[in-house]
Formats: sequence, C-alpha cells, structure tokens
Amino acid sequence: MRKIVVGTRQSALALTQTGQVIDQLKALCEQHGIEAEFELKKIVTKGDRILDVTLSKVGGKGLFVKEIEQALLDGEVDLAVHSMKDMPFELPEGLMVGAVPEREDPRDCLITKDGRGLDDLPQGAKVGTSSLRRSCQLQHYRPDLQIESLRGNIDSRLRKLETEGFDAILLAGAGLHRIGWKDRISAYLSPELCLPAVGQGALCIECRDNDPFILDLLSKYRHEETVVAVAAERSFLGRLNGGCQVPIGAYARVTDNQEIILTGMVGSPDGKQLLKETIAGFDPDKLGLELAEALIAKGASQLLALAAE
Ligand SMILES: NCc1[nH]cc(CCC(=O)O)c1CC(=O)O
Repeated sequence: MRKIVVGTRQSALALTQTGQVIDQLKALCEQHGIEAEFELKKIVTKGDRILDVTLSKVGGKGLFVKEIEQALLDGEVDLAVHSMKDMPFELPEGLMVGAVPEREDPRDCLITKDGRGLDDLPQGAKVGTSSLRRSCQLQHYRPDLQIESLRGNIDSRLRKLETEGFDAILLAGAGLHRIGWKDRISAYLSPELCLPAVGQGALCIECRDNDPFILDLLSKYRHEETVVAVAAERSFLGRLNGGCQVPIGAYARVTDNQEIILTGMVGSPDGKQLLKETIAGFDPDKLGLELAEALIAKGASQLLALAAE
C-alpha cells in the first residue's frame, strides 16, 4: 500500500479543490486496482502570508507555489494541487506537471450587492479587484467605473463586498463553482469582454519527475483537451514573460476537429490601451509563440514594460 502525501495551500478554495482531486484519484485507484492511501499536508506560502499587499507590488512569480514545490523536492509531499493560473511558466529541475484535469468554467464573474449585471451598475460605481488584467478590460469597457484594490481569499473578498462599500467585485467563476457558491454570482463576463487569465479554471497536479508510481496514476487523470488548451495559453504567456501580475489574458478552446482557437490580450492597467488577437492552429506551443509575436509586433513589449514600472 503506497501512501501518497498531497500538498496544498490552506485557503477554503485550496482545501476544497484538493479534496475533490483526492476523491477523483481515489476513484481512479479503485477502478484500476491501484493500492494507495492519501494524506493531506497543508503548506503556508508566501502569497498567503502577505495577503494584504497588492500582488503586482510584491513581484516575483510563483508566490503561491514555491514552498509547496520545495516540499515536493524534499520528499515531504508526493504530489501538489495548484490552481493552474498561479503556476509560473518554468518549473524547478526535478518537478513536472503530472496531470491537468478537466477545466472548470474559465470565465470571470461579477458579484454585485443587489444582483444587477455590469451594464446596470450606476455611473462611477466602485468595483473591487486587484487584478490588472481585470481592471484593464473592465475600464476599457466602462471607463466610468472606479476600480479599487481588493485582495484576500475568496471568502474574505466576498465579505469585503459588504463591509468596504463596493458596488461589485470580480472573481473567477471556477473558484466559486468549486467551493459551492455559484448562487453568489450575479453575471458572467464573456471571454470577449474579459479574457480570462492564462490557465484560469484549470488545476495543475505537480509531482517529481522520478516517481513512476505517481506518474502512472496521474497519466490516467489528464484531460487531453484541457492539456492542449492550457499549453497554448502558457506558451503565449512564456514568450511574453508575464506572471499573474501584468495585464495579460489568454483563452484557448479546442474544436471538434482538434483545431485550437487561441485569443490573447495585453493592455495597460487603465484600459486605455488594449491589444487583442485571435489565431487558430494545431500545435499549441507554436500557436502560443505565434500569437505572442503578433502582439509584440503591435507593441505588447512596451505595454508590459509600462506595467512593470
Ligand atoms: N488569483 C488567485 C486565484 N487563483 C486561482 C483562483 C480560482 C480560479 C481558478 O482556479 O482559476 C483564484 C481566485 C480568483 O481569481 O478569483
């Protein structure tokens, strides 16, 4: 009987999604006659310790994953469950993405006090988000809105909607779906209006590259379409060298004949500039690079340099 120690952050969302992954892995073990037992190990990351500071000011990539990756490398945990959008482009030597399970809803959503949608928010309404990507696209669509910083875990952000005088806040739909709070969502923002973060809605199951037992189990857990879509989005991100802290968005979907349709955006935090482009093809890595080059040709590098100042 192999014991599998699973590393996770300890936010309500992280614990919920890790629990769901473990349940699905247990079902797979049963189905394939694999003998394993699972143990949860909660790990505090730098991103959890500095929840009150704007992430783009903290800088550094992988704020929510580094300590967990160290535990993997040290053999304290055998696999880790991360939100894909928190993953830096490059993984440390010795670790790999063992599986990407099926993606949840990738869209952002609006949570308003009284359930009204984006177009019904009053002139100058106060909207909470600390994501430069969200504020860029929202300001582009509604320059009148007053965007204010909002950090913290999903639960504390929802609380702040009530306590800090926001008319609305923006969150990823996937987190609310997983945690069972779908009914709090007032409206979904279409990817045309607000392109999601790279990997949003997907999970990343990370493991050591020299653990055949775990790799074999995880190979049964991967969802091919999600793997391909996320690969295209991350290739785009990698070429632009961006983390979660710059106004970059991308979303790929795979059609019935396996063609990938990839849209990417780069903008300025105030939404006055917004570059966007859609291309299609079959090779995810090539497609991501090609899309990045297309946006660089339109001036993406200058926009990203602006955001880093
Ligand atoms: N930036 C934090 C973060 N990382 C992953 C999710 C949940 C959504 C997902 O799994 O993509 C969230 C919360 C949010 O953006 O609302």
